[in-house]
Amino acid sequence: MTNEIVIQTNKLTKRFGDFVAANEISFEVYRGEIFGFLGANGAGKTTAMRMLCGLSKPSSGTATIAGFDIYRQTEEIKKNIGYMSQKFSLYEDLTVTENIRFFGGIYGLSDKQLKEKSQALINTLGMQHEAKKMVGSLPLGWKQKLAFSVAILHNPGIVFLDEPTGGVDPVTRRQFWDLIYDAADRGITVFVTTHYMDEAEYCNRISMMVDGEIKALDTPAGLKTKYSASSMDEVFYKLAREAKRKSD
Ligand SMILES: Nc1ncnc2c1ncn2[C@@H]1O[C@H](COP(=O)(O)OP(=O)(O)OP(=O)(O)O)[C@@H](O)[C@H]1O
Repeated sequence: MTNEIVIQTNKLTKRFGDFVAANEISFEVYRGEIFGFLGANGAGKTTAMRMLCGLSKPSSGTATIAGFDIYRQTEEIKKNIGYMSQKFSLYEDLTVTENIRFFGGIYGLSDKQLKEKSQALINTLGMQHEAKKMVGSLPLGWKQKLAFSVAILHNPGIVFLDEPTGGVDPVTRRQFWDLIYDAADRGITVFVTTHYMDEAEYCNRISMMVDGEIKALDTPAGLKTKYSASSMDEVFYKLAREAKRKSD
């Protein structure tokens, strides 16, 4: 992690009619940092992340992502980030190799780069025997590792992960996080939402969102001290129980 700021937001706000989904969010994230974005269901995490990825226009406030303005430079932002969501990431009816080449192509890699990178990736993930299998036939943990690797194939400055490890056990999650650490070591900033508190412990810093606002932001150790809690579970519980907003 360095002290170079790659995400900066200032009073970023999103309203849907009278409802304020994200309210005056301000924070910074550094190059190579693993930044956890936590909050109960409906807290406003996805709303905020969509604005940061240039997918949704803020109602007010400012932000820069990799130095680009989220109002005016959304195309540049999209080129400089990777994105993986639990809901959609890979095509189940394409093989492992086809998925890598398809998404690599979208990210603008040349045929030569695609060939080299797809082989290297398959080797790194130990998926030599699965390369020609449909992604739909793979275990969920493998799909998630592949989806993450594809999301950073073009070596983006920042990768956004929206609940990337939903539905798998702690050991599989831990393996996924080894890939996250590798990426962060290479200078890729990781912005991750999760509901798993074991994963929260793996982050450099965590922001906790409650009812559209950032209520706390610190290292896991700092948060535990501040809230006199022995675990991140306890910190989360103490903050989330203040929430008035009900999840959908
Ligand atoms: N397009 C929209 N129109 C109206 N309200 C919306 C819209 N999108 C989100 N909301 C509301 O904004 C609030 C925040 O939703 P958001 O999806 O950002 O929460 P979240 O923290 O990501 O929750 P989850 O963990 O369940 O994904 C919710 O109350 C949701 O109903």
